[in-house]
Amino acid sequence: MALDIKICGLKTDQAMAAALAGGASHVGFIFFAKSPRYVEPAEAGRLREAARGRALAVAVTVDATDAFLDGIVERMQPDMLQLHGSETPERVAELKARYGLPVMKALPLGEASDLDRMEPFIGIADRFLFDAKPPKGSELPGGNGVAFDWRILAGLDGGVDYMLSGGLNAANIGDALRLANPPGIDISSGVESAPGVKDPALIEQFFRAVRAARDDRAA
Ligand SMILES: O=C(O)c1ccccc1NCC(=O)[C@H](O)[C@H](O)COP(=O)(O)O
Repeated sequence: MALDIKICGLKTDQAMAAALAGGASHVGFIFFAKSPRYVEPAEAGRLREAARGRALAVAVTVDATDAFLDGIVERMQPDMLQLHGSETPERVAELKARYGLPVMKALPLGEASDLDRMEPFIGIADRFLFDAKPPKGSELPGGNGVAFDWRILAGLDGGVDYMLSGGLNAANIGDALRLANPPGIDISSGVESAPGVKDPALIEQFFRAVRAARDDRAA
């Protein structure tokens, strides 16, 4: 089975080059002002050019207004929107219609019953991104480097298309793949040397770890 890999929170040409060289299927840009990964829409538009035809460019927003999203869509030309706030199913449907773009809805998970949150979005969101709940005191809804218990995904219906995210890194990706067998994975702080600073060597190391884990499972 193919595995989608999203490297999120890109801000530099070097990080983008490492993500593409490793074989990322998705590259993410953060449009949340409080994030150390925030990037201006026009700069994201410049960076995303390298990904055209190679990886899908994802605009990550949090309860964004139409006006803010209009600017992002115009300047960055994303292939996909990731909604990482408390957007309702109605809002997801509205934005899909407004921009004609697929939407990945992020949902925070802590325990198996949190998967019930997915139900109202089925048939509306194109994909889910399952992330850990932010730790107390964090101002960020995502990008906290915190993992949840991946075993709660193991019983999911095979028809649910999602990315597993939250606290992934080169050391734990093998366990995550083994326990949840996800169709996609997403990583941000696990390939950073400091908050918001992507490290091309860590990106390369992460892809190596993913390949090694998949080779082990195929053997
Ligand atoms: O990364 C951020 O700073 C961020 C801020 C606000 C909303 C979402 C954000 N990140 C979204 C992502 O898709 C991250 O890759 C995901 O939460 C996993 O992050 P990490 O645990 O650091 O790998």
